[in-house]
Formats: sequence, structure tokens, C-alpha cells
Amino acid sequence: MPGKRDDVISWDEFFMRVAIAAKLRSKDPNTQVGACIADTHHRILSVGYNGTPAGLDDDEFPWESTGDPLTDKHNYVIHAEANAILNYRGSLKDMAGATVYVTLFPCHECAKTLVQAGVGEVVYLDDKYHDTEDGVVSRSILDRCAISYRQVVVAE
Ligand SMILES: Nc1ccn([C@H]2C[C@H](O)[C@@H](COP(=O)(O)O)O2)c(=O)n1
Ligand SMILES: [Zn+2]
Repeated sequence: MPGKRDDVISWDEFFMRVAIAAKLRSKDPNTQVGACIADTHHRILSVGYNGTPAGLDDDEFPWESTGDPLTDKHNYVIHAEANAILNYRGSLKDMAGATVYVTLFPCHECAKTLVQAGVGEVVYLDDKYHDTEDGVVSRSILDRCAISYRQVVVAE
């Protein structure tokens, strides 16, 4: 078609770029994660990033991995994928078969949550915890629940 632009970015790149933008909001000094959930019609349902629960000021939060249960950030932070699901104000039915674009492969807790939300596919950027026990469990959950996952390359 004359005049039409052909070199547009793909849906994968578009949604992953939204996830990358979301992670720029994270105050975690070590790992920032963004997630974008797109439905089967290529509509964005929700976006999230790793942050503190409402009521815990993310500027005051210590953001440290102390190893002490009461002060360790891992016990307080809500993960990007969970926030994306929780931020959605529509019906969970809309998530059926949706694709989650996430800048870091989901942990095993998020994997379970994504399964239960009805998500059909996970597209991820980084997988830096691939060789950890959590990575093994996470893949086991997704495999057993027939949720497909694939990595994409998008410049950050
Ligand atoms: N798929 C994931 C994995 C991790 N997160 C969050 C949780 C923490 O804020 C941070 C990980 O911190 P680290 O142990 O690397 O210092 O990333 C997430 O939101 N989604
Ligand atoms: Zn998680």
C-alpha cells in the first residue's frame, strides 16, 4: 500500500518496551522488574513493577537483602507480575490466555499466581536466576500447568 510504514515494531517488542518502561519506576537498587499483560486481542490489560505494598513508603523502605526475616526486602516487596495482576480493575476472566511480558523470568510464587490468573504464555527478557532452585521450581510449575514461555531480545 503506497505511503504505508512497514518497519513498525512487533507486538512482542511493543509490550516488552512497556514492561521495560514500568521497571524504571522500581526503587529496588539491585533488581528492577516490569510486567505488562496483554490479552489475546493485543490489548494491554495491566502493568506493574516490583515495589512495596501501599502503606509502606518506597522512599523510606530500606531495600536491603539482610537475611533477617523482619528487615529483608524479599519479605515485603510485591513482584512485578503480581502487581500487574492486582492492578487490573476488570474481570479476571479477561486474563484467560493472556500473555505476560516480564523483564525477568517469573519466580515460583509468581509462576503459581500467573497460572491461577489464567495466563497462557510468559514472554521474558532476562533469566539471571535460571540456575537457582527457584528457577527450576518455576519452570516445573509452568511446564506442569502447560504455560508456554519464551525469551525475546529487545534492546533496553
Ligand atoms: N520475576 C521477578 C523476580 C523478582 N522480582 C523482584 C523482587 C525483588 O524486588 C527483586 C529481586 O531482588 P534481588 O534478589 O535480585 O536482589 O526483583 C520481581 O518483581 N519479579
Ligand atoms: Zn515473583
